Amino acid sequence: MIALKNVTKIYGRGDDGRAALTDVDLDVGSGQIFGVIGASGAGKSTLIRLINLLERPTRGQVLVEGRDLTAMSPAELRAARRRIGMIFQHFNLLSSKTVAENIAFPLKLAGRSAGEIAPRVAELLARVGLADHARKYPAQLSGGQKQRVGIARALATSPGILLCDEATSALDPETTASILDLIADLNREMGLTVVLITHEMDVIRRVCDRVAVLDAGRAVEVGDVEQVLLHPTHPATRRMLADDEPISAEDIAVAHSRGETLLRLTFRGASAQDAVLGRIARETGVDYRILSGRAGVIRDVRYAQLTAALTGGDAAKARAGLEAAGVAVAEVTA
Ligand SMILES: Nc1ncnc2c1ncn2[C@@H]1O[C@H](COP(=O)(O)OP(=O)(O)OP(=O)(O)O)[C@@H](O)[C@H]1O
Repeated sequence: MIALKNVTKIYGRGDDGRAALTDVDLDVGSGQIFGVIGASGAGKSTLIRLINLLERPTRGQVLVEGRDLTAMSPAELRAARRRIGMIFQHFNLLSSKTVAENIAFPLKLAGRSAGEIAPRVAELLARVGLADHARKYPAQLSGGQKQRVGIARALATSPGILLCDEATSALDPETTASILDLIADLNREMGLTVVLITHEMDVIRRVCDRVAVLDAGRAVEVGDVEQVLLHPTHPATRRMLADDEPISAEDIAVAHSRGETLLRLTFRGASAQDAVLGRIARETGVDYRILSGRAGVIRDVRYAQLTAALTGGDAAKARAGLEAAGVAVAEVTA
C-alpha cells in the first residue's frame, strides 16, 4: 500500500547538509495501523511528511498504491494526495470557519457541489460524534473535539490512507484513548490504512499492528507490534521501553553471584490467564523472586512480562514446564 524504498532525506546542501533519514525501507500493508516511534529528532515528522510528499526525498522512492509519488506531475500528485488524509498534533483547523465549514473545505477544493457537500458533512459529523457541534467555531471545542473535526476533515474525500502526525500528543490520557479508539474503529470499518508517528509507547501498544523504531534517522527495528515490544532486539527499542522495565546491571550481577538463574518470562494470551508460575514452582521445587515486571494489553491481548531469579529445585525442568505452558522463556545474561 505504502512503500519507502531506500529513502534518504538531507536538509540543507553540501557541507551544511544533515541527514534526517538514512536508507529507510518500510512497507505498510493495506488496512494496517502502522506506528513509527522514536525519540525527539529521530526523523518521525520527516518520515510521515514524505508519504504525501510534503517533503521530497533526497534519494529513494515513495510508492503509494504502487505508484511512485516522486515521479508524478503536479496534477497527478494533487489527485494522489486526495487519497491520503492527514491529522496533526495541533489540529490545524481554520479558526474563522465553523466545524461544518472546516470539514466541507477539502470537498470544496475537490470541486464537489453544495448539494453533495451538505449530506457528506452531516454524515462525517455524526460518525465522529459531533452532530450537535456543526455551527461552533474551533475555539469553542475541547482538544479531543478539535481532533475529531480534524479526523472528519481528513476523511471527507474518502481517502484510503490516514496519516497521524503526533495526533494525540496534545491530549490528556483519557482523550488520547478515545481518539485512538475512534481511529481503530475507522480502520476496521473502512479498511483504512493508518500510519501514525508518536513518541509514546502506549499509543503503539493500544492500536498498532506493526511498528518501526526510528533512531537517528534509521529504521532500526520493524515488525509485528507484540514481537517488537515484548522481544526488542535493538538498544534504541530497549531504551524506549526502559521506563517499563527498570532492571539494572547490578541486579543481574547480584543474581548471578547468588547462583540464581535469571529468566525473562513472557506470558501472553492463554498463558497470561493461567496460574502457571506457582504450579511449576511446586512441581519442580524451584523457588523464585521477581526483579521486575509489567503487565497490560497489547492490541486487546493480555500479557505479562517478568524477570524472575530462580533458585533451588530443578531449574531445567522448571524452564521446560514453563515453555510447555506457552510461556516464552529467555535467559538474561547481560
Ligand atoms: N525543515 C528542516 N530544515 C532543516 N532541518 C530539519 C528540518 N526539519 C527537520 N530537520 C532536522 O531533521 C532531524 C529530524 O527531525 P524530525 O522533525 O523529522 O524529527 P522528529 O523525530 O519528528 O522529532 P520531534 O519528535 O522532536 O518532532 C532533526 O535533526 C531536525 O532538526
